[in-house]
Amino acid sequence: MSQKTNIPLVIFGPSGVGKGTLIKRLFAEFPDQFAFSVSHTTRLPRPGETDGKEYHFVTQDKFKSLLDEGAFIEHAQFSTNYYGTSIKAIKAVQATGKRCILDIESQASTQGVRQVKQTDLNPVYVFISPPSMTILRERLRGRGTDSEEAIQRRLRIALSEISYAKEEGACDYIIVNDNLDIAYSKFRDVALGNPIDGDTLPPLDD
Ligand SMILES: Nc1ncnc2c1ncn2[C@@H]1O[C@H](COP(=O)(O)OP(=O)(O)OP(=O)(O)O)[C@@H](O)[C@H]1O
Repeated sequence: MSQKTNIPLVIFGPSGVGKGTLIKRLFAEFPDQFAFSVSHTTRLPRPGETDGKEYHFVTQDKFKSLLDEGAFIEHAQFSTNYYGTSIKAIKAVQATGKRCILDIESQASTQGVRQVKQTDLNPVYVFISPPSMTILRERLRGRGTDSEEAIQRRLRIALSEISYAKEEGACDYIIVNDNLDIAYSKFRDVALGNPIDGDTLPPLDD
């Protein structure tokens, strides 16, 4: 693996834009070249989950001590649970020769990205944009995983994520996920370390 593709790749963008879909396709095409890092969480394991596989399951006290030690490059709290990405977990992926993909948690992706920017990780940042807000809403509805209230909340958060992406230097690449095959081919190139012509952010004022 070249040095370029050992740099972690941060993928962020509004919930429902298709990040998971793109990453799933990448992992399916290149099972030996990419991996997620294993995050820490204070939530309890669900049936079938194994410590160190889906998550590193830790107590609130342990999480806080890791946080104080500066172990996490980003962390967030969702309801009463904490989640964090440790530098050690990213290094563990790099040690396997795979490129680490960081799918920054959608509910607070700009918060996570801002935190990562404070560290010396220096990943490549890819923002996945919807073609329009109308299409983002349709995808969230079409996915069928959220109530209408949750969809409205995700759309409000999306607006702040989009305004962050518009800031100078917020991301290295913008990929508009309109046609999935075209978006995937660009995402695949970035992931493989090939240069691409990034997209221009659509107005997203609908
Ligand atoms: N280019 C596309 N055209 C049409 N539908 C798409 C496209 N990309 C993804 N979708 C669909 O949009 C929905 C949302 O995609 P996905 O769950 O991958 O989003 P996400 O960004 O990972 O969301 P979250 O951050 O909430 O996990 C899914 O139903 C997916 O099949």
